[in-house]
Amino acid sequence: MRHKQGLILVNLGTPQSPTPEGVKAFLRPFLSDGRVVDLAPWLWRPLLELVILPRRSPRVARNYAPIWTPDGSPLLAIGRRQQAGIKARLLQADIDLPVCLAMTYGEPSLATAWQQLKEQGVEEICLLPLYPQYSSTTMAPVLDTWARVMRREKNVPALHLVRDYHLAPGYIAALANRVRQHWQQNGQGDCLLISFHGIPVRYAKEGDPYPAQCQATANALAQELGLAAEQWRLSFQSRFGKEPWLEPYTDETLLQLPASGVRRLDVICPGFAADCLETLEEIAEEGKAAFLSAGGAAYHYIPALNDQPEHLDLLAQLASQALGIGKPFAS
Ligand SMILES: C=CC1=C(C)c2cc3[nH]c(cc4nc(cc5[nH]c(cc1n2)c(C)c5CCC(=O)O)C(CCC(=O)O)=C4C)c(C)c3C=C
Ligand SMILES: [Fe+2]
Ligand SMILES: [Fe+2]
Repeated sequence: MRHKQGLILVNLGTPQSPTPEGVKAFLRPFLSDGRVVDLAPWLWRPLLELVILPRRSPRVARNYAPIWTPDGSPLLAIGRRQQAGIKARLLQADIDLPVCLAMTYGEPSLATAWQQLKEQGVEEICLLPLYPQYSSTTMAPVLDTWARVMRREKNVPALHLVRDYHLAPGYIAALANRVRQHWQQNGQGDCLLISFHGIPVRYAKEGDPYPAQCQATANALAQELGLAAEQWRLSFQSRFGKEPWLEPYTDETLLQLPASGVRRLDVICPGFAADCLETLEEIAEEGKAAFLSAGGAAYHYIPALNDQPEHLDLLAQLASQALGIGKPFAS
């Protein structure tokens, strides 16, 4: 007999309010995860509690305030639209699947999502982390958190996991169409900067395949767009702490590009399935100010795939393939 199936979309986590307390409540569990910051707990915990959280939370709260929406943080608001959109697209294909949204850290939690699905009789789950590129700092904690939720469970459901989709044809096509649409509306810049969230270099040396997957996505996107080598760049953003992260750094690249002849720049962040602080504030605002201050003439941030129909089709397709329902979706 076939089990009743359910889908959980998972993203990182986000504050409940753009206040120092809201940011602190989000950052504490996130930055306490040894997958994210792998320093010895005896050293890191006091540093986190006494220095990082008190200093960082008010500053980051000020950054969230201007991008906050009536439905909460952009990551949550867009996540809710993705959840509803995927549910609707699956229904159009005659697939009546319960769809939940959960965060690895904070609310809405994976525990709550599982409780809701369990109450509907679900015994087979697809976890779809909204990270196109695998990283030990993002995708692996989804599994850790899921395993903790399951420790309280007598009847553990079957599990299908979308580990990554960095080269899925529908993903590359959706990114390329997003860029083309942007060019049609705004004109094409001299260069396309393809910026991914960074991780410490050390994690990559210890086996995290994330940088190779970012490179593969960027190559495939540039190829799909027919860009020559000098028409695009790859960089890594959102550095945290003192140790070396993946290079080239986005902030340094933005300051260098005008001197190398790039006057008009387009920027896309393919690693973010939904716009959030790291794209709307760091790239669209801070990045623009940096590029223009270094002599750039025009700067355009190309929004994430968010709840674009093509993106919803892709996510619905990834989930249905993982669950073995496998009906093709138009894209
Ligand atoms: C401390 C180290 C961090 C690692 C490693 C890291 C990896 C990583 N993060 C994302 C996606 C997101 N990160 C977001 C916010 C964010 N990330 C870090 C730190 C690390 N991230 C911090 C401290 C923060 C909070 C903001 C800040 O204090 O600067 C978000 C946005 C959440 C939101 O509410 O908008 C996302 C999404 C990826 C993809 C990744 C590695 C591949
Ligand atoms: Fe991050
Ligand atoms: Fe940041």
